[in-house]
Amino acid sequence: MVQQLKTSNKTTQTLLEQMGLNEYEIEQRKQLFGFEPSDAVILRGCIDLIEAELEGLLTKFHDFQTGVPEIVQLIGDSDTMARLSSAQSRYILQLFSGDYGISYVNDILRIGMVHKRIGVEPKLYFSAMLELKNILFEVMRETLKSEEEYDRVTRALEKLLMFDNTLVFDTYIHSLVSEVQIARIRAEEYARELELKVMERTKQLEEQSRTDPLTGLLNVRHLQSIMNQVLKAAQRRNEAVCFIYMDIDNFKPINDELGHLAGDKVLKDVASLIQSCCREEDRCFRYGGDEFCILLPNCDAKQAEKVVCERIRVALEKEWESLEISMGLADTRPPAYSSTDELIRKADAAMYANKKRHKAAKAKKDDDSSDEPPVEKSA
Ligand SMILES: Nc1nc2c(ncn2[C@@H]2O[C@H](COP(=O)(O)OP(=O)(O)OP(=O)(O)O)[C@@H](O)[C@H]2O)c(=O)[nH]1
Repeated sequence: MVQQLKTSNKTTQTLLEQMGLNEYEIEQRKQLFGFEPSDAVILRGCIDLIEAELEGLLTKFHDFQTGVPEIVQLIGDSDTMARLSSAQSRYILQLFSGDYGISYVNDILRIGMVHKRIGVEPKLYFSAMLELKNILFEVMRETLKSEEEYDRVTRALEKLLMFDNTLVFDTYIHSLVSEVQIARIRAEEYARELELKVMERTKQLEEQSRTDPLTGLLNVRHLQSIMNQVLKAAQRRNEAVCFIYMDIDNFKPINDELGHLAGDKVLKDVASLIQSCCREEDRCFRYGGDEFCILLPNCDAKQAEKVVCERIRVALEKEWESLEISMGLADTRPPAYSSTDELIRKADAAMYANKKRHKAAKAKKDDDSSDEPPVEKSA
């Protein structure tokens, strides 16, 4: 984000500022090439001469450029050529302006940036600059009176052109560095987005693996680990834990007579009924098939039977005419806590004993009739 801001702030900065150039740095560069104030005076002294020769100069330069196929390809059309000639005319006059401060440097940087943007490779730019230098030197040779004067002017010009070339070269590098930075920011953003997606998907998968897809209750795969956590917490607090094992009676005939989808609906409804009869801290699981279980922290079997089991029975009776669930309870309490396996085994055994009793009672009551599918009261 901070990097993005930095990039967008570019539009409020001059090229000079972006490249960290100031008056001090500009002077340092001039010194590096031995460009003295006297050189500025020498070049300024040639301005009339250059103005007089400008047209011929530009024609020669134009001939050179239009003779290089790669340059012609880049220039493309007559309007661009006209704009280019006008820019070159300005540049040649600036070379002899005698003022090579901040504003001059900023113009040179812009020239470099424009060339980079339109795709002029450094080799083309610098070959054109070499040609311009040759043309300028030729004009000096033809017009300056003495060899000594020619030497002074061409030496000063050479230094200034070198100064300009390094500035243009820097704009190419600066632009490439910016491109790399932008690519890096994009790559980082992409990586961040990818990371978020992976995190989201991982969370979804974790959630899916925790829950039973049909009923939305907790999955039996997590029963052992959740029971261990709950038992450990109970031991720390000296609390009882109760485990209820439940199995729907005569569920198979529902599937057989009403179809598997109707069976699924009963399982979903039973699951939400069980969940609705529990406290928030109770954990409801689908054990598999038509079997469910509930883990109740801070609760013993007596309380669970009186409150939770009774609530489930009442809700079942309200919802269905003949759907019954066999339940078995087991609890564990201080000081000697049972293991998770023992708790499950005890509740399972109690459930089977109750199922046996249900079946015997039903057989006695309804001796000669076969099991009938339950009818939903609201249906
Ligand atoms: N619709 C549906 N049926 C299932 C699913 N999982 C298991 N079953 C069925 O549930 C039935 C359970 O049958 P049993 O274990 O014999 O249970 P029951 O018919 O309730 O018999 P008792 O428990 O002895 O009263 C089987 O017919 C399974 O095919 C499920 O996800 N959806």
